[in-house]
Order: sequence, then structure tokens, then C-alpha cells
Amino acid sequence: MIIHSLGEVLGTGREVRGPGWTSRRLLLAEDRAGFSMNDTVLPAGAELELWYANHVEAVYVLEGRGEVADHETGEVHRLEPGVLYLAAHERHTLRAHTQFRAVCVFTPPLTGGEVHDENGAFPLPSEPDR
Ligand SMILES: CC(=O)NCC[C@H](N)C(=O)O
Repeated sequence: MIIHSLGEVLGTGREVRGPGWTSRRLLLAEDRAGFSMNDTVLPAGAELELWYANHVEAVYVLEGRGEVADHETGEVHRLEPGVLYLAAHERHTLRAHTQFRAVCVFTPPLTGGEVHDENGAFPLPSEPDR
């Protein structure tokens, strides 16, 4: 069994920041679960253009309100605590209307330091890191 806590991640290399987001990476590829899990916070007003070409991401909202716009369908979905969305390679925009906190699960698992590239994707790790 593996035990991690938010407290042990804060202020370390597992607390990764990008424009409009901070991701506390609780579970990583090295934990060998087949997925990774982050506790991610966005400030009010954050707007992220995302396109996880290499990953599928499930986002489960814990705190705050916002919306996610699916660029493929044109639909805009309201986000509030208890709502989950799955981004399976669709281009999308996440907007936080208030401070926002969510659990984010990625497959294949993140290895730790990923930040978005110019398309809003995380790079795929090289084979030995997976
Ligand atoms: C919801 C979302 O995709 N935010 C960007 C950060 C990412 N989810 C992460 O936790 O690293």
C-alpha cells in the first residue's frame, strides 16, 4: 500500500505551477498505479486552453465554480462541486469563475514535472519513465 498526503507535497518539486494553475501531484507514474492523481487549484478568473493530445484526464470538482467549453461540440458545461468531466483528447477551455479546486486523474500517468506545451498538452514521457 502507498500513502501520500497533500502536506508532504506542498513546497516540493511535486507542487508544479503553470499560468493559472497549481498542481499538487499526489500520485505519479513511479507509484505504478497506471494513472496519476493531482490536487489542482486555479485562482478566480483563470482560463486555460487545453488539449491533452497524449493523455486522458478526469477532473472531479471539489471546490469553486467554473465552466469547461468543449471545442469539438461547442458545448459549455457548468462546473461546481461534485461534477466530473473527462477530457479524452478534446480541445477544451477551462474557466474558473471563483477559486477552484479539483482532483485531476491522468492516464498514462504523469511523471512529475509536466507543464503544458504551446498546444495545451503535456508531453508523453519517454519509455523508461512510464
Ligand atoms: C484541470 C486542468 O487540466 N488543469 C491544468 C493542470 C492539470 N490538471 C494538472 O493537475 O496538472
